[in-house]
Amino acid sequence: MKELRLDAVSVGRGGAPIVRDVGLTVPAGEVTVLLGPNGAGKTTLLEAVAGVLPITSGRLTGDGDDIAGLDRVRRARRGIALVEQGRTVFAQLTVAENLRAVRRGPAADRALELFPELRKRMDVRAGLLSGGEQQMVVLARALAMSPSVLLIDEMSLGLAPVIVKRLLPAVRALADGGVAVLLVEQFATLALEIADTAHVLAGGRLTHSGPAAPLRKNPELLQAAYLGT
Ligand SMILES: Nc1ncnc2c1ncn2[C@@H]1O[C@H](COP(=O)(O)OP(=O)(O)OP(=O)(O)O)[C@@H](O)[C@H]1O
Repeated sequence: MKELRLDAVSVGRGGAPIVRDVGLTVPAGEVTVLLGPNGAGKTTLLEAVAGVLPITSGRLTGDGDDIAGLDRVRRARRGIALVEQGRTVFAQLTVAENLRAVRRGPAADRALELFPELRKRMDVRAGLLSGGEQQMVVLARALAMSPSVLLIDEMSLGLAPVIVKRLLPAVRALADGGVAVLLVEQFATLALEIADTAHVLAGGRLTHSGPAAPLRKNPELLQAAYLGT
């Protein structure tokens, strides 16, 4: 898939509207960052793209084809991978088993090239790794599926900025390799450093969309978007 596209997408939870009228594109080879305050609806939007939640209106397309009608498994087969919030490693399995649980072969090996430090940890139980290493396993596992669209939900939750600074360049490298990345990230400044395009979601609506560079240089602009002004 070369481009994921949302047109006027709305999503609800339990009948309550959460995300309204969101339009954005996620092109291959780019990092598109989705920023916004807690409770803005970022997770809700990613889950709707991955097929965890249905959209209530709007259009969701991949290279022009409707994907809103596909269930989660079919979307995964179309190349859409979701890295969920909260570092979901199989704690009792070793790093090698965590990766093999998804797929063996060249894609899994390539995933490891991104995080060479994991090679020394292959026989360690994933539950014993540091938070940053666990997040590397989660990312490597998603990559082993060779996704064309990667949706990443707050991978830095609970991690120190120094570790986030190690992980984000790997995300950039993935995009440079041709993946379309949609990144939800609480460390806005760090995320903007690797992003091409930025969207800010506040109160369920997009309050800013544009290239990442101006937001990087102008924190007031970012702040205004967070406040929805
Ligand atoms: N399972 C759920 N059932 C009902 N409402 C929910 C559920 N999960 C989240 N919400 C509500 O949906 C709204 C959006 O939440 P969401 O998690 O999508 O926001 P977010 O921008 O990802 O925030 P955060 O950064 O805190 O994760 C919030 O008001 C939240 O209370």
